[in-house]
Amino acid sequence: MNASPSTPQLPAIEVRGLWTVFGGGGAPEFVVHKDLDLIIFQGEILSLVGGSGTGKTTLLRQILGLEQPTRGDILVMGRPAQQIDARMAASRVGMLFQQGALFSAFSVIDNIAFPLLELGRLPERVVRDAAMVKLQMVGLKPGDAHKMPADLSGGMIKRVALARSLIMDPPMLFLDEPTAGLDPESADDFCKLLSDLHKQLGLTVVMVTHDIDTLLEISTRIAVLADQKVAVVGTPQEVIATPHPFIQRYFLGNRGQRALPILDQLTH
Ligand SMILES: Nc1ncnc2c1ncn2[C@@H]1O[C@H](COP(=O)(O)OP(=O)(O)OP(=O)(O)O)[C@@H](O)[C@H]1O
Repeated sequence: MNASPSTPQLPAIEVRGLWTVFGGGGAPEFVVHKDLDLIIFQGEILSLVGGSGTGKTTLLRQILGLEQPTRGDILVMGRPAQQIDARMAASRVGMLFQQGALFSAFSVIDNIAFPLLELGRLPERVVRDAAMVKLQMVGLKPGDAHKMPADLSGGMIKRVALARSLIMDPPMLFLDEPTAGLDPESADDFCKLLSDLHKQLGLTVVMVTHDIDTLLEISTRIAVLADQKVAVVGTPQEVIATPHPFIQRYFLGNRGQRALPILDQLTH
């Protein structure tokens, strides 16, 4: 489950001295991140957790270059995040957002092919073949290719969105609440798929999730945002053993009870 100790620890993303302050100009200032540091290594599945409003989504958007921090540095594969334009970001980072809706008027295969077709660098036939490979990679069948989004289950929609985010073969995948809205069984299946793809493709995965089962099962490390910074970062075992009040409430409170068997496996 976790990266072996011999895995070389090369940074994929470095966040140093990050400050995010909203408001100002008359409105009261609101500090979301205060001198936050975080290193995400190549090939890991790092999950960001924290209470509502602790700045998880904002941090993800800053790493993607979609928002500018107030102060601090963010390097993505050694380059400042601000220098990565949208097109380059798409080829470097696959993104699966919670509202990663499909185009309802496009078939499954057209949805998957869309980012690569839009780029206009490859003939349509080649793009469609690539989309078929991705379709099967996420566990869908060739017969699903011409279905329309309205005919798909929630789990299938997530798989199509995932295939679309992988169409450019990005080395990194960002997921915001990937299992939101799925029933427990579909969430487990999706989790297993993510874990398999991570191994198979050697992806660096950064994920925001409130789903404790997902967190514990597939994260190589968990970073806990609290007190305006990364309060704790470590393997799931290390994090749950930390006596931080948020961690104790989060993992060992009611919501964590369902995950107790997984906690048990991790600690014994
Ligand atoms: N552009 C903005 N202007 C002002 N405030 C903002 C802006 N973007 C985010 N915020 C505020 O910053 C805080 C952090 O937001 P963010 O969405 O990153 O939190 P989060 O940890 O992802 O929360 P949740 O778990 O509820 O999704 C929130 O209080 C939010 O209202």
